[in-house]
Amino acid sequence: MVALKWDVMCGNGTRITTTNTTLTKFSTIKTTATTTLFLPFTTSITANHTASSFRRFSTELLVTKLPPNKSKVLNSAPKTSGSFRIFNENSTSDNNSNHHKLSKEKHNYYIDTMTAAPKTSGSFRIFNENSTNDNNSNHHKLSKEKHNYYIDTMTAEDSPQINNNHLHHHNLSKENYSYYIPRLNHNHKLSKENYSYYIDTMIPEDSPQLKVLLMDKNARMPSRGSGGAAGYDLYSAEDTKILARGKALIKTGLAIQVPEGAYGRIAPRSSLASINSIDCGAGVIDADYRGEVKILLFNFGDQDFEVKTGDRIAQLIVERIYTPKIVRVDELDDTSRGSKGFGSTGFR
Ligand SMILES: O=c1ccn([C@H]2C[C@H](O)[C@@H](COP(=O)(O)OP(=O)(O)OP(=O)(O)O)O2)c(=O)[nH]1
Repeated sequence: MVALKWDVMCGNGTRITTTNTTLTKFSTIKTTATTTLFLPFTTSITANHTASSFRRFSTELLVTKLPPNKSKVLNSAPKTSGSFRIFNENSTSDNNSNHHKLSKEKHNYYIDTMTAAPKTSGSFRIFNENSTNDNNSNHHKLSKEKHNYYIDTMTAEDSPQINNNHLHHHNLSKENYSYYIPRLNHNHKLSKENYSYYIDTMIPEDSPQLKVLLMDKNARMPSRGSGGAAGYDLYSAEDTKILARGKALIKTGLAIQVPEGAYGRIAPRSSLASINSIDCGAGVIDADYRGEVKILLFNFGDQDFEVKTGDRIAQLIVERIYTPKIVRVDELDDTSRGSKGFGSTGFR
């Protein structure tokens, strides 16, 4: 809970206040007419209570969202500009939730930087160094270090972390969750077959589907090697050989249908690439393609490379895509990078 000072007017006209504490379940608070209530952002206080009824309370009871006309924030948090969205007293939207999760320090810093560019919420426009708009001046005066810090403040405190391997299991159905949890500690002891089943349970029930049609007796279902693996390994449906410095188009015996808004990308397996100099070419599987998926492999090595039926030869990554309408324009939005690239930010 973020502890910030708020003066709150209840729907019944009572001004509710607390002592200098963060609300916790069953806290005792002073309820004079002049004290200050600590509330999380975007929450408000329930109406129709007299001040004395707040002597003992639970946060669940007290801190509830109200329609805008039922409560009024008299004074917003310090250092805010009136136009800044999160302090819009009429807003019941959760759009600002990212901001609400910032630490107090980051919050203040963030607010300061926003003074120069209200309502931009991190669009590239505020970084436009070529702009003559004064809104950008504060930002441009930041040192490089502060600039980086500023950029970081735009990421919510609780945004997903790169090493969070267990995100998925929170989305599991109760049944699958029960299956998943007991196996957390001993999944290494599972047979390969059970391990695959275990990995599958980590995919939420309602996740989009990758439909797979086995067209050949040698075809095998794509499989993932671990719960966090991005790619589904693809298996060869034939014995073949890729000559040194040559290439081959290899059968998988599969046809697939990726979810709407996605395409399939065939990517190399790092082991084959690094050990055997086997790389993948082509690799775009269109959402409307219903033919057999084939894998184009290049052998950049000096040795012929044998492929056996059932070998994992590449991986399929299902990627979301945009298919935007193409619009011809005379100019593009400015950015601070502009046309700089190819190492313009240096190498260290
Ligand atoms: O590595 C690959 C690349 C493509 N395909 C299949 C799926 C894809 O949807 C289709 C067409 O591929 P792409 O559009 O890349 O090829 P193209 O040369 O543009 O052919 P087309 O004119 O048929 O679209 O071929 C594969 O099986 N493996």
